[in-house]
Amino acid sequence: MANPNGKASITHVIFDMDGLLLDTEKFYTEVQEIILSRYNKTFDWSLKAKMMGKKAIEAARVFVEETGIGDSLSAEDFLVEREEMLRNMFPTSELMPGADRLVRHLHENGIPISVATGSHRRHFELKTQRHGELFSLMHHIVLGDDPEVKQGKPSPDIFLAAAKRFEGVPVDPHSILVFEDAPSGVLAAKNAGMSVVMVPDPRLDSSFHENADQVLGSLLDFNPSDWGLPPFQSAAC
Ligand SMILES: O=P(O)(O)OC[C@H](O)CO
Ligand SMILES: [Mg+2]
Repeated sequence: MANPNGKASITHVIFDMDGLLLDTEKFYTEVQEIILSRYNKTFDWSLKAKMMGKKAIEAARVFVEETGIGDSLSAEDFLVEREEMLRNMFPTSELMPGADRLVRHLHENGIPISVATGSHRRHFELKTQRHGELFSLMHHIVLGDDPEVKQGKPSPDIFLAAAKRFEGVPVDPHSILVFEDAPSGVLAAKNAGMSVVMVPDPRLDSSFHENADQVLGSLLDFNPSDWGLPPFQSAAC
């Protein structure tokens, strides 16, 4: 069913995590820049676009292949190399603007919410160390190393697994709204038959916006009424 504004009427919401709820994409960017500089190469946003949102090993393969360093550094060794740096950065993770307000608003209004992140358990724990209370409002959380997630985004696996775990009768994918920052994540949600609000980094090429149903500069700009969801009671500050 559609709203008068032509958008699907939403009953359930699934959030991406890295770069959407948490400002963690910058850590991956920084570490990748450091590693590439050793090979006298630079990291750019066309490569970033191909990596973000994916499972670690899938993103690592893209990294070594696209940069041409695969003969010197395997995808597996790249993951080992970046691990120590990331482990020190992740506990400092901060929320993206508007994430706290939107999650609390949906929870307070009884909209079932969940998280579907390509991040695996160990990294998830580090990233959410300071945000346990907010993440406890999620009905469930599906991680990249979940056995049901055979393939990472853009495969629909993770969003279909998240949809199945809501309580009650099976939820029609058309009633689910996904929030994503990554091109692969937007595609994964569309492949799962869901609607997607994309909140991309401004450095991402705008050609990646076209698969999303709505593109916002920030979660602060989200208007729940566009999707038949309860409106905010006060303006964002
Ligand atoms: O954007 P997410 O939450 O699916 O995370 C994916 C990787 O961990 C980072 O790109
Ligand atoms: Mg993301």
